[in-house]
Amino acid sequence: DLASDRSALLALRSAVGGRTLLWNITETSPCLWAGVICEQNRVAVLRLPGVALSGQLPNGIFGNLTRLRTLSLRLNALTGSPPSDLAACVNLRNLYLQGNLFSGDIPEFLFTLHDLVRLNLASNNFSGEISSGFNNLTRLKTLFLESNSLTGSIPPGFDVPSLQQFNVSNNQLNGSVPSKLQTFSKDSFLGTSLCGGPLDSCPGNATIPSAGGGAGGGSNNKKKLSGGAIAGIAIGSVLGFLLLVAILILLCRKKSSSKKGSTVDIATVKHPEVEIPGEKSVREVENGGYGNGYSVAAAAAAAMTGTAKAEANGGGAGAKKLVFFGNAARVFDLEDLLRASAEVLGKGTFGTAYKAVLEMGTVVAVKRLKDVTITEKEFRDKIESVGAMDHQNLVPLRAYYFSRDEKLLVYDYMAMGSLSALLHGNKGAGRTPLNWEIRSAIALGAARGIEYLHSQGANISHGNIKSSNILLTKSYDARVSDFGLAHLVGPSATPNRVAGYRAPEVTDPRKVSQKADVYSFGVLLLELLTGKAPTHALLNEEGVDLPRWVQSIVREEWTSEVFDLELLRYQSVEEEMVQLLQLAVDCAAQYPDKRPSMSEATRRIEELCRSSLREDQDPQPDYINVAADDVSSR
Ligand SMILES: Nc1ncnc2c1ncn2[C@@H]1O[C@H](COP(=O)(O)OP(=O)(O)OP(=O)(O)O)[C@@H](O)[C@H]1O
Repeated sequence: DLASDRSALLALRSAVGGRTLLWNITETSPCLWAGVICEQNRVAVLRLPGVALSGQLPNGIFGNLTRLRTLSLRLNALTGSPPSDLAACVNLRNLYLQGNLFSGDIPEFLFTLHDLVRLNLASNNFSGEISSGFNNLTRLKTLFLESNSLTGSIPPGFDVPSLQQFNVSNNQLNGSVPSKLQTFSKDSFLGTSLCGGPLDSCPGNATIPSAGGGAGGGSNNKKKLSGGAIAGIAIGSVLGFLLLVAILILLCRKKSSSKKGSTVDIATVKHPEVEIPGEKSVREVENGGYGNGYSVAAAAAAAMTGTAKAEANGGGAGAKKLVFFGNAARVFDLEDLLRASAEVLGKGTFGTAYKAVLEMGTVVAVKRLKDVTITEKEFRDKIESVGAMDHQNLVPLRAYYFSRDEKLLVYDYMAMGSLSALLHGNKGAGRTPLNWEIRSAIALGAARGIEYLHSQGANISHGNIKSSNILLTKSYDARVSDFGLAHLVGPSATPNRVAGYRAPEVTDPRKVSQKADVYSFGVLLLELLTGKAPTHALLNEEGVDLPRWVQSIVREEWTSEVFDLELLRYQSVEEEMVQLLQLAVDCAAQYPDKRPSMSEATRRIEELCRSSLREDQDPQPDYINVAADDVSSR
């Protein structure tokens, strides 16, 4: 019961001490002590990272903490073997012992903890071999064993079925990487003598030696290429050459087609705001024979060379202008825009977005709106107020164009694309991992942008907050886009895709309150923390009902289960991650009154960003940044 949990914690304190005297024990309930979380009146989580615990953990402590689900003792100076009575903690899911001075074999009792999901023994002095006992841990997703003194080879039958994260770098391991581990990248095996899989092939295997790698290979005949290999290389070279030629031809074609486009002579156009008949132009762009992508605007310009050009000069009856917001921004005109080379960025609820590179090098994003049902006057009034919005966390709307058949919006181009693409797009190698610093800064930027929108009036909301509308600059600054558009389009453009973000009380997608924006922002935060995309319920697509999923896990005290694996590497900020998770859950509350305002949400994110900054300066940094010497000098 709780009393025996309490005495176990006191026994722990007297056995391994602590830099600060752990806990204010005048509080009788251990559930109120720092680092302790209870569940159903038992200790379920014990987190004591970096508090200078030292010496050996005796048996007789953890045997009592039988309800423990998470134990974190990382970044201390604990020695000896982890106590075997930890085996009594059969509910243990997360065990973080990295960054200590533990030694001896990897304890066998670990293999009986069948609920283990995350196990981190990195940066200790564990020795001996890696056993296939890990195969028993069918739920294990994370196994970190790097920077120990492990020897021998990994058993060929090593097969932990749920494993998603694995690292054995910096150990004296040799032999070949077992087949089930070959899906992990090189990074998982650096600083070892392992071979095969993602690493250099093992000596004795009949493969082509890599350049310079022959030296250690020994006998001469190994360096000789087999007939098959020679044939392979020959065929490969020919194919490569053909591909190169094909690319060159394509490039030349593209050049000449954009030349065609530039026959629209800018010198004949005197006005800074070019007038053209609205009916021509970008329509041909999309349907034109130039394919989906390159030089779409060039196609439009080409289409204009005949009648349109004449009309452009004369200014036809239906003449329309590109209207700019602000003064300084008028650096290009519609002609430039149509002549720009463009590519499709994606289709959204309100139309298609293009990236357009103007001749003078300016890059803009152009959105072609569809289904605009309001009158021209209404449109101009509404878009003027959108263009007047000015905040560093909003994507600036630079200009617009309105004619009967075309409605274009011109925005600054955001080089890093959308948060959605960043989170769910290419997860392959070479991608910058989204660490806590970037994610929390994105959360803050997005919050500030939305807060600004809300500050413009009690009934002004964004109406379509989601990760594809959070765009990122080169330096990963977050900018909110697509604001104010929900009011421009007709009901036919009901955004299905928004379903996972939509607050339960919203029935009309054009009537989204500020509190409903807060809900969507909450879902966005959950997405940022979990790396999971919310469901597109109406489309019956894959995904999860993020708020419900997270709530069920948080209720079960599985908190660290929810975080994106990429984030779990930054455990020194777990506290802040949990705070942001709490905010996300608060924002996604079912009842609007229970949700915080956007400015309160912003304040809370500012506060937790400040405290993770403070932790950065803490003399106990994250274990991955700690040199082994640092740890052992304590
Ligand atoms: N200013 C911009 N800079 C860079 N990329 C952009 C810009 N605006 C939009 N995009 C990209 O174009 C794609 C399509 O955008 P668009 O806003 O039309 O649709 P969406 O955001 O997917 O959906 P919705 O229209 O419902 O907001 C987005 O995924 C986004 O990455």
